[in-house]
Amino acid sequence: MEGYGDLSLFGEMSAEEQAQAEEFRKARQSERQQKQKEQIDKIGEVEWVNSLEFQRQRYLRSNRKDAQGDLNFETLRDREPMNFGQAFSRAELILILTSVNEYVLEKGWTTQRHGAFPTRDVPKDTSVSSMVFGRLKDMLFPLLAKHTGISADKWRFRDLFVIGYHEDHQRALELHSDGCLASLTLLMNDTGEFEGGGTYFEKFDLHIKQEPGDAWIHDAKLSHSGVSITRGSRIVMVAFMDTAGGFTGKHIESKFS
Ligand SMILES: O=C(O)CCC(=O)C(=O)O
Ligand SMILES: [Fe+2]
Repeated sequence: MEGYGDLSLFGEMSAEEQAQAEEFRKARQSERQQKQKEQIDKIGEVEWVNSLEFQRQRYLRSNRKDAQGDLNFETLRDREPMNFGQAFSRAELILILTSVNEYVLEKGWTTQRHGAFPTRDVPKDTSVSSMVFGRLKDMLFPLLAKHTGISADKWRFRDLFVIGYHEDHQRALELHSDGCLASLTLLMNDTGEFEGGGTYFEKFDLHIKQEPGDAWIHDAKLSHSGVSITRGSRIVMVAFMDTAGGFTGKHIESKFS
C-alpha cells in the first residue's frame, strides 16, 4: 500500500473494504455526535463539559488528528512518559521502605496479584499507607487533570503496590500494558543498589532510568516492560489510576484513607 498516504493505514484492505471502513467510521462518529447532542439538551452545555463521560471521551480521543483543534491541554495520551517531579523525600522513602520490609517479613511477597503478569509485590496496606495515598493524590491528580483534561476530583487509585525485583528472584517484567488510564512508576531505593533496571517503552524505543522519589507517569495503554536487573534489587512503587466508574468501577483508596 505504499504511496497511498493516509490510506496505507488501512493495510491490506481492498478499495471496497476501505470505503466500508470509512463509512463505518463516519456512522460511529455521527452516532457519537448525536448522543452528545442529546446529553447537552438534557443537562446543559456546562454540566456536559464537566461530566466524567465528556472528559473521558475527550481524553481518550486526544491523540487523534481530528481532536487536536479542540484541545487546550498537552495530552498524556499516546505520548512519552512524563516526570511529575519528586513525590517523596529520601527520609520518607526510607520510612516507606521500612514499613514495606516489616510487611514482607510478616507476610512475604505476593506473586500472583496480576494474573497474566505475576509480579513479586506487596499491596500497600502498610502503616504508612495513608501518608502515601494522601501525598500521591494531592500531587498527582491535579497534574493528571492538566495533562488529560479530566478534573482532579474524578481520579481514583485502581491499585497501588510495591514491586521488589531481585537478582535471585524476579529480575524483570515482560512487555504489557496496564488496565487503567494512567500509571505511576516510582523508584524507591538508591540507584547504587542495582544494575540494569528501569522501564522500557516500546513505541518510543525509550528506556527510562528513574531517580528515587520521582513520580513518572505514563499512558497505561503504552506497551512497556520492567527492564531486567543484572545485580542487586530494585524496589518500585506502582500505582494504577483511573476515573471513578472507569472500566470496572472498582477503586481502592477508600480501603486505606
Ligand atoms: O518495573 C517497572 O519499571 C515497571 C512496572 C510495571 O510496569 C507494572 O508493574 O505494571
Ligand atoms: Fe505496567
